[in-house]
Amino acid sequence: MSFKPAAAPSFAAAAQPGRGVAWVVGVLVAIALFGNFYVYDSIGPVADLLQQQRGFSDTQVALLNAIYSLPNVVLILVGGVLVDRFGAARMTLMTAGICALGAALTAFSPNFAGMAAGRLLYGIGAETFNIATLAAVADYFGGRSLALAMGAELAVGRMGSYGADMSPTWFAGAYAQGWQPPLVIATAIAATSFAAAFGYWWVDRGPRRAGLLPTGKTAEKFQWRDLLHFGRAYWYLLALCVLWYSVILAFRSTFSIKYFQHAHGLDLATAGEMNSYVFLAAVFATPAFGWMCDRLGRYAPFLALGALLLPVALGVLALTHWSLWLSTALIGVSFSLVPAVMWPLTSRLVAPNRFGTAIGLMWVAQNAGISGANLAAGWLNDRFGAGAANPAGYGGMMAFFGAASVAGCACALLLWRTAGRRQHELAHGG
Ligand SMILES: C[C@H](NC(=O)[C@@H](N)CCCCN)C(=O)O
Repeated sequence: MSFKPAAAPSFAAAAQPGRGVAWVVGVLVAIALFGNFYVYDSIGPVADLLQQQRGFSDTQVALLNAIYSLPNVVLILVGGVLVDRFGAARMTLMTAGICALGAALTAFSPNFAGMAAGRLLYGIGAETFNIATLAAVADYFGGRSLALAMGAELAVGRMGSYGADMSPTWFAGAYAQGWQPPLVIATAIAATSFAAAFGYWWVDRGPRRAGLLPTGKTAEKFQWRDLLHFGRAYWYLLALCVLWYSVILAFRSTFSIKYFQHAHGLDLATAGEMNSYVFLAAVFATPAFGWMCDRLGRYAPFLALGALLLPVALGVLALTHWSLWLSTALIGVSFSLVPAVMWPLTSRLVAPNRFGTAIGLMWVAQNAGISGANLAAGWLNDRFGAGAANPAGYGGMMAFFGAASVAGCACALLLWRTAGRRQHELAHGG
């Protein structure tokens, strides 16, 4: 199993946009990502308010995040192909616009159906947006510290997630007025993301016209049989991606704040802060881990370590009364390490003109997993009557997340055994 297909056109060897332009694009894409991640994580902090003020069940709260993922089970593959076909900049701009509209619909809808439609629209834009931004970084930083650059971009995105969790503290006045003002703030932040995407599209026109970036002409037509050419390591990576992200996003972005409030007795602001430290750790640790992987040329062992820390953290959280700081630190390292390794590794596994498609396929499965995990967790909580009066009712959800994260860890170990030995990683360009 090669970490870089022999036939892959080596983009690193070709002429590249200058460093200055790369940095400008990097900053604009980072701002756009910040806004996008903030909006994604804006539901968790209002979950309790939505239940108190609008009578939403846990299943309905779960649906607001699950519905983000549901359309992408099909659409993201198309999104990946569109990124390869029309270029990262155009797709970033278009999808950032769709996200802003979705955020506005969520905030201003008078009923659950309207809010769900808003989250659906946001999801339709956001996942293709995420692929386009990864492709943007690969376009401008491919061949020069790619893992570090991707880690840094993700770090700024995580600041958006951190901001969303801290919003009950930062915007206490808005939260005091109810569930809606916090979502209006999220809409304003989505508009900023759109403005940054516009700036990136504007700057990108020069290098793209100069032929320094992949064009739609080099994108190969999607063929189902191509999927058979991905090696076994890619499939282990895909399975890990599904299981790990399903747990981390359904837990951290939907239920953890509520869980901390009800099962660990924290108030909303403290629960949001506790959750936010995972994202804060990721802000610094993701680029640091990316840098480390670039330097050491090792990927799979770090991926396995990151995957292992998730079930350990969930076990500590659900089965012990140890400080919440410990589980938060463990999840923080996992949340930094796994993405820091996973996406650069994917870009090494496939040719540049197939990158969007390869990620699209991973995210098809990932989105099915995330929406399934959200709905399963919401259903388990409703089924066992989880809430402030019955914290033990969260046991089913925690057992479910624990089992899925153990399965993810097994995939990471299989990936390590299959293609992650030192000789494999060094032999293919480390
Ligand atoms: C880069 C990666 N993003 C994803 O995996 C997306 N499919 C889902 C992101 C949803 C939250 N922004 C990541 O965030 O690590």
